Amino acid sequence: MEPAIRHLIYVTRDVNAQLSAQFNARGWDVEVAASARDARRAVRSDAAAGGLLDLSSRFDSHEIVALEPCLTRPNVGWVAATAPGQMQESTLRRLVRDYCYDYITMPYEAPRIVDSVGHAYGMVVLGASDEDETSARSGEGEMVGSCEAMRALFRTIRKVALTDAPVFVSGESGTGKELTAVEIHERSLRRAAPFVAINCGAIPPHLVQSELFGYERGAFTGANQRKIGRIEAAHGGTLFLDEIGDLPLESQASLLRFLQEGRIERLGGHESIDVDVRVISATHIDMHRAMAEGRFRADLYHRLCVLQIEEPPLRARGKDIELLARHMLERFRKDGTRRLRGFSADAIAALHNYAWPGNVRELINRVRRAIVMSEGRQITAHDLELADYVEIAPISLAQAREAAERQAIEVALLHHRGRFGDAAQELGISRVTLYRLLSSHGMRDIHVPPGDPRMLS
Ligand SMILES: Nc1ncnc2c1ncn2[C@@H]1O[C@H](COP(=O)(O)OP(=O)(O)OP(=O)(O)O)[C@@H](O)[C@H]1O
Repeated sequence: MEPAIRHLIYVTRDVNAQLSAQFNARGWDVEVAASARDARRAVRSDAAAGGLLDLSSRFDSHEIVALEPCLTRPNVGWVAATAPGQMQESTLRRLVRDYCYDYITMPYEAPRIVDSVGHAYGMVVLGASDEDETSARSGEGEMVGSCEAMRALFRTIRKVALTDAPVFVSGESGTGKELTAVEIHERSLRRAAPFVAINCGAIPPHLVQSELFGYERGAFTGANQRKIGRIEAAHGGTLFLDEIGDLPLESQASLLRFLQEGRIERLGGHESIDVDVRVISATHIDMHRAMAEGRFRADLYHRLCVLQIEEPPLRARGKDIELLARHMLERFRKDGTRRLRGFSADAIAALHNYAWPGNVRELINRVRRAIVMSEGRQITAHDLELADYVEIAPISLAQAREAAERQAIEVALLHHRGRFGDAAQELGISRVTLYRLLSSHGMRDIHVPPGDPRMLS
C-alpha cells in the first residue's frame, strides 16, 4: 500500500521554493540533492521514491555523467524538467529516454510536475508489489516455483530430507535435479557435513574408479601421493551422483558393493574404510532402456532408487515460467547497463509458447543475454531470441483437442510418477486406452520402456 508520506529526491542546483512547497502540500517529503554526490547518497535506500531531475538548472557534462548511476536505481521513479532546446543534446535525450517516466519543458506549472512525479512513483510501487509477489511465492530455498507440480516437489523434498534412504532424481536436462539434491541435503540432519557432487558422464571412464574411491601412493604410475576419493570426501554428508546412467559397468559393480557394505577401499590400498554417506543420484536418460540394453545393472538401479523424484519439465509449469523469468531478471539485472522494467507483452507470450527443450538452464541463459543485449526499457521477445514464438499459428479444433489430450496425459503421468494404472484412473480411461493414446501421440518411447509387456496388450 502507498505510504501516507512519499519521499521525493529533487536533484537541482537551483531549488524552486514554490514547487517544493507544492510537493510538501501534496504529502511529499522533499530531499534536495545539489550534486551527483548528494544524489548518490539520496538514492542509497531501497525504499520507493519519486525523483525530479531538474536538467534546466544546468549541470555540467561531468555531473550529468556522474548522475547516471543514480538514475538506474529501480526504486526511484524519475521525471525530468528541461529547458527549451535541451532535448537536442544527445546525452540528455538518452538519459531522459532510458530512465525517466516523463519530461516536462519549461515554463511549467507546478501541479503538472507534482502529478507526473506522483505517477512515476506509482509505477515504481506497482513494480515493487510484483517483485514482492514473486518473492512471496518463490518456493523453497533457492528453488523458485509455485505451480502444483513444483509444490508437490517441495513437499516431497521436505519428506525425503527427513530420511537417509537413497534418492533417485529423474528429469530432463536443466530441470533442476542438482538443485533438488542440494535442497534435500540442506534440509537434512547432514547439512553441516559436505555435499559432494560428481558428474559421472564428465569423467573419462578410466578415471571414474579413482575419482570415486581415491587411491594410495604408488597405486599406479603417476600416483605420487594419496588421494581421497569423492565418496570418502562426502563422509557424514551427501554424495550426489549426476548422470549416473553414464557410469561404466566396472564402477557400477564397485558402487553396488559400497552401497551394500558401507565401506570402500582406495585403489592400491588394503584397508577397508567405513564411510557414511547419503546417496542421491540423477539422470536425464531412460534408465529402463539402459537396463534393457544391458548398459545399467538392475540391482544397482533398485538400490539407488528407493525414493524417486520426478523433476517436471519447464513447459509443464504454466505461470512459473514467468515467475522464473522475473526472478532471473532481478538476479542478473546488474549485468545490464539500462534500467529494465520487466518483460513486454510479446516476451511474456513467447515465454509461454516456447517449449523450453533446455528447461530452466536455457531460460536463465536467454534472460541473461537479453539483459545485456536489450535496447529498450523492457525485455522483448526479440531480446530473448524468441520472436518466432510470439504468435502461435491458428490451430483447428482437432489440433487443439489433440494438444489438450497430450498435455493431460503428460500431467497425469507426472502426477502419478509414471504409474499407468493410477494415471489412467485419473484420466477416466482404461489402461489399454492410455497405451493406445501414448502410441498415437508418439509418447510411447518417452513413457514406456522398450519390451515392456504392457505395450503388447
Ligand atoms: N526451480 C528453480 N528455481 C531457480 N533456479 C533453478 C530452478 N531449477 C533449476 N534452476 C537453475 O537452473 C540451472 C540448471 O539446474 P540444475 O543444474 O540443477 O539442472 P539439472 O537437471 O541437474 O541439469 P543436468 O541434467 O544438465 O545436470 C541451475 O543454474 C539451477 O540453479
